[in-house]
Amino acid sequence: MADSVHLNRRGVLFVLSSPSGAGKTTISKMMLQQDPDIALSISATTRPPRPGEQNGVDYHFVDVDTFKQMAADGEFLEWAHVFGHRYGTPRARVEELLNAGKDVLFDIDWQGAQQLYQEAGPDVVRVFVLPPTMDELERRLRARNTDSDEVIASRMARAANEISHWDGYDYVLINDNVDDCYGEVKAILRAERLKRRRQIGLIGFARDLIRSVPEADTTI
Ligand SMILES: Nc1nc2c(ncn2[C@@H]2O[C@H](COP(=O)(O)OP(=O)(O)O)[C@@H](O)[C@H]2O)c(=O)[nH]1
Ligand SMILES: Nc1ncnc2c1ncn2[C@@H]1O[C@H](COP(=O)(O)OP(=O)(O)O)[C@@H](O)[C@H]1O
Repeated sequence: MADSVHLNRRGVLFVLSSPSGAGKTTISKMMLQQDPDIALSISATTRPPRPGEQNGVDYHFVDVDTFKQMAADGEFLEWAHVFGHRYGTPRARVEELLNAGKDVLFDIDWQGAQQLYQEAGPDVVRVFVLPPTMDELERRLRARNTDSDEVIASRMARAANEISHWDGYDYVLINDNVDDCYGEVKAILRAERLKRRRQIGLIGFARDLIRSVPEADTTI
């Protein structure tokens, strides 16, 4: 039996965006737990940690001066103001992960998705997650039990604006049942990994297949 064939491929930069509370963190965690080939880009943020969030795991929690210095030093692939705080994607980790042959997951907003696309073009896959209804969105924000009424109100007020950017994405999913939605996300990632342009070794592999036939007619 022949050895199994393994072709290197270009990493996928997988962006998940949604209005706050629609479920992107839940879906991200499912992906990271179940798929060893994708790792999270850990953003830096000036917002305070929520209960249960760990520095260096969920975010790098930094003060405004540190964030500004990081931005001035070119440490971010992209950054943006969201909900009155700064959020940015550190470049170094993304490069390390891609060099190690991993795909990278980004939980970033539409501004980040746009900037990342400008930097990395077709390596980026942009997925937008919608809630089934706005009432359900608010229910989820309350059920999460992490934000004050005031913060929830401001997130709901921003939700319509966030949703209005849905058409800047490659895929738009409705997160009604979370397992169904996760299944859709997995299908997208699988298909994107299989895309021809990501299979770096494919040209040589196909050429060698053709050359291995002594009488091959390659003029057709
Ligand atoms: N542009 C950009 N957006 C980010 C980054 N990190 C997080 N965000 C977005 O900032 C928004 C607020 O995130 P967060 O405060 O964790 O609340 P969440 O909406 O409940 O996840 C979400 O839309 C995130 O996707 C980043 O590095 N860059
Ligand atoms: N399909 C779903 N049905 C019901 N609750 C959900 C669903 N998806 C996520 N949730 C819950 O909604 C809340 C907000 O989800 P979260 O993943 O934190 O959203 P986001 O990261 O988009 O702000 C969490 O308490 C989560 O458990």
